[in-house]
Amino acid sequence: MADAKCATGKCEDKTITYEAVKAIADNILSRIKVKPVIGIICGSGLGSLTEAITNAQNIDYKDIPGFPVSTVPGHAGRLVIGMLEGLPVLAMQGRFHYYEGYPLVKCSLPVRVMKVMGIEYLMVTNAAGGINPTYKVGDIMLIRDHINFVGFSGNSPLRGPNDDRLGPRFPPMTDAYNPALITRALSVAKEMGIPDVVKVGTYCFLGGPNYETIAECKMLHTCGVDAVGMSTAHEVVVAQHCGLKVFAFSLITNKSSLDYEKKEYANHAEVVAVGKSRESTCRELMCRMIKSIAAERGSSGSADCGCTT
Ligand SMILES: O=P(O)(O)O[C@H]1O[C@H](CO)[C@@H](O)[C@H]1O
Ligand SMILES: Nc1nc2[nH]cnc2c(=O)[nH]1
Repeated sequence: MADAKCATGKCEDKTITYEAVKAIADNILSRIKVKPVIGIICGSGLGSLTEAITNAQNIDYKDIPGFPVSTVPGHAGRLVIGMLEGLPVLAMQGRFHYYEGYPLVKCSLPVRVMKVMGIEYLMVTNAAGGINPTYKVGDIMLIRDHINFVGFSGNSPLRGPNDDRLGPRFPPMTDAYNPALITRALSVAKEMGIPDVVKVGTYCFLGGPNYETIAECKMLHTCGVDAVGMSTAHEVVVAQHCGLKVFAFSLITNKSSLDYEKKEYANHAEVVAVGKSRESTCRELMCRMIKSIAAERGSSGSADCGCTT
């Protein structure tokens, strides 16, 4: 079993070869009973999105050679594989963040592993601070686009030699968040009776791990950012590079301060607690989206959503 390692031994960003990605994909496939078509990444406090998965098999990240391990509270660090709304899925309970010390190529390695396993759709969730002053804690923002501040200076998971088997050298990022899936999610929000809670907006990826200053929040607001976090964009860049269809949403776990008279003090315990308090709504949205994809593909979704608590 090959470990994930630098192709040349000289790459600052530790380029991970196609062969190393394939070895991880084959290792997982050899241990599971279904061939997943949907990949799910659970954000901070949102690990229970996996609770609706039936016939679940769990694999701890530490038991997958070459896979990183989770170090952040609220990220359990395991794969959950099974059936959801009639489709085989692979969910990550725990993602990898740049601030944990991993290079971006390693943070987003699981997305490439999903692609090589045959997965077609990626559903990404995260906890984020609400920069848009109209957003409330507990709102769900469907991500229409992102601003990848970490990537502006070339810190990209795509940096280094490009292997065309994983995607093109210069991928476009237009429609990286599948517009049809966003439209469908807005209909789903109406069906669920939560159209006021569900927004559509722009996510901004900052490196963290500190939360933002008030001046930074004011700048992000001016730049058109609606929600800010420390994840997702690098995963979506890789997903778009390798041709996965992406649906993503942010749970607004805290409001960002735009005013020195109204200071907010973000903290991770609160972020995780808000995630837990909104888990059933987030899970239902996710399940209904998967059910609609199952229907489109002609797979037999269960008669009712079965995800409500
Ligand atoms: O993006 P997720 O993993 O949901 O987590 C968000 O919450 C943490 C900060 O509280 C950061 O890791 C930020 O990115
Ligand atoms: N950067 C950042 N990440 C978050 N994750 C959850 N809330 C926040 C926030 O306010 N800022």
